[in-house]
Amino acid sequence: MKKISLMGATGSIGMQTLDIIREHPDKFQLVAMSAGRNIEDTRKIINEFRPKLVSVQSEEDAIKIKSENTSSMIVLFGEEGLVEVACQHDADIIVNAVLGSVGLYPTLQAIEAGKDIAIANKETLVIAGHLVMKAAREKGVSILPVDSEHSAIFQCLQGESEKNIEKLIITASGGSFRDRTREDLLGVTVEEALNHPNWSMGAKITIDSATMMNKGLEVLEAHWLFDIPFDKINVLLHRESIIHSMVEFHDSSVMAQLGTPDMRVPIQYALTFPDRFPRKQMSKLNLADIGTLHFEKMDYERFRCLAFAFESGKIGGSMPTVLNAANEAAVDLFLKGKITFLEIEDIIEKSISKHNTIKNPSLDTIRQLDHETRSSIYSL
Ligand SMILES: NC(=O)C1=CN([C@@H]2O[C@H](COP(=O)(O)OP(=O)(O)OC[C@H]3O[C@@H](n4cnc5c(N)ncnc54)[C@H](OP(=O)(O)O)[C@@H]3O)[C@@H](O)[C@H]2O)C=CC1
Ligand SMILES: CC(=O)[C@@H](O)[C@H](O)COP(=O)(O)O
Ligand SMILES: [Mn+2]
Repeated sequence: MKKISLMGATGSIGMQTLDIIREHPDKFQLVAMSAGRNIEDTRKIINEFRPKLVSVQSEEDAIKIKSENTSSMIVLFGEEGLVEVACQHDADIIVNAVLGSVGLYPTLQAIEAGKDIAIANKETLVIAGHLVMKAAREKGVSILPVDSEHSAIFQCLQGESEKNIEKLIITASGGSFRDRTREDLLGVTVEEALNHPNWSMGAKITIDSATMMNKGLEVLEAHWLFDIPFDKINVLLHRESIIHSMVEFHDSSVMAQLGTPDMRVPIQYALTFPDRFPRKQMSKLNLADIGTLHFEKMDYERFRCLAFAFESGKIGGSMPTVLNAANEAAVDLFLKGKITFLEIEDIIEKSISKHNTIKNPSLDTIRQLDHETRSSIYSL
């Protein structure tokens, strides 16, 4: 029985992780969970899975949840609560499915506590990949990718030596606006942007996918997870999201991982690695039905956020922290109807162009810069 501590249980990845636990009750147990503000779903998860430890975002919600449950269930809140979930002493593995840079500190604490981590929370690797991977190496902790592209690369690399990699080829669906020109983007609505062609995901990542920042964040995520320089990471437009990513080796052989677009596959793989469990409710890939797969060269002028991410990654140091914080704030403002879709790019461009990079930033520096960048955008 593998004991799981799940950060971000009420989100898209969190709920699909619960599907996996539900499907294999003899293999997995939920021992701890965190949520943000979705208290209704938190109650449902508690009733079904009976975790020993629950953390929510606010003290007020923690008091409510505590009053409704047995005294043996521990209920915490805020960052301290997240850290407790991340370090739950009973847990064999932590699933980090929280959204955004809030995931960084608990991740570092989990590593310090010697916990293996299945990581969906890509923003943590983007802003502090150097700290996370160094700490994981020193502690002998595994960082298992959940993001579909990184799971694909990880699967392609099994039995292979990283020294033989020629390049990584990360596939991108193109997002909700892939068939629109930049002029067509002028009046797009939040609702249109949230209409991803292939995947059902949380709101923020769906907008990131439409701006192509999601792919930019994934380039940085791949750089840290697989220790690969940016000039060996390529992005390829692939409309169907059937090939989840590829690895080209020096001998020109290319390995790919394929499957229907369903995040439960990479989530389960991270939980069972190096084993694989059968899936009962899975729609199988039928290539004869699909017939044709499409590929296109990436256009970096059309998708400027991807260019910003590559530039920030190559500059390194504190630049990716600013890129990410600006993106998180701008996407939030877009989702709230306060800025237009194209203003997301403008805000990010301004933030990174005025930032003076700090080399090898510490955790404190990263947290401070994250806070300052957001504050300056919200106060505009
Ligand atoms: N969805 C997907 O298919 C994929 C997602 N990812 C990555 O996984 C991560 C999660 O994405 P997704 O599941 O879509 O996001 P969601 O928005 O659906 O879920 C986010 C989760 O984080 C919680 N949360 C948000 N802010 C806070 C906070 N300040 N403190 C504590 N908890 C918080 C939310 O709580 P609540 O809802 O209760 O407020 C929710 O449980 C992201 O980094 C994303 O890029 C990667 C690949 C695919
Ligand atoms: C499911 C997943 O991993 C997402 O990150 C997905 O990749 C988004 O799709 P695109 O960014 O390719 O549109
Ligand atoms: Mn992805």
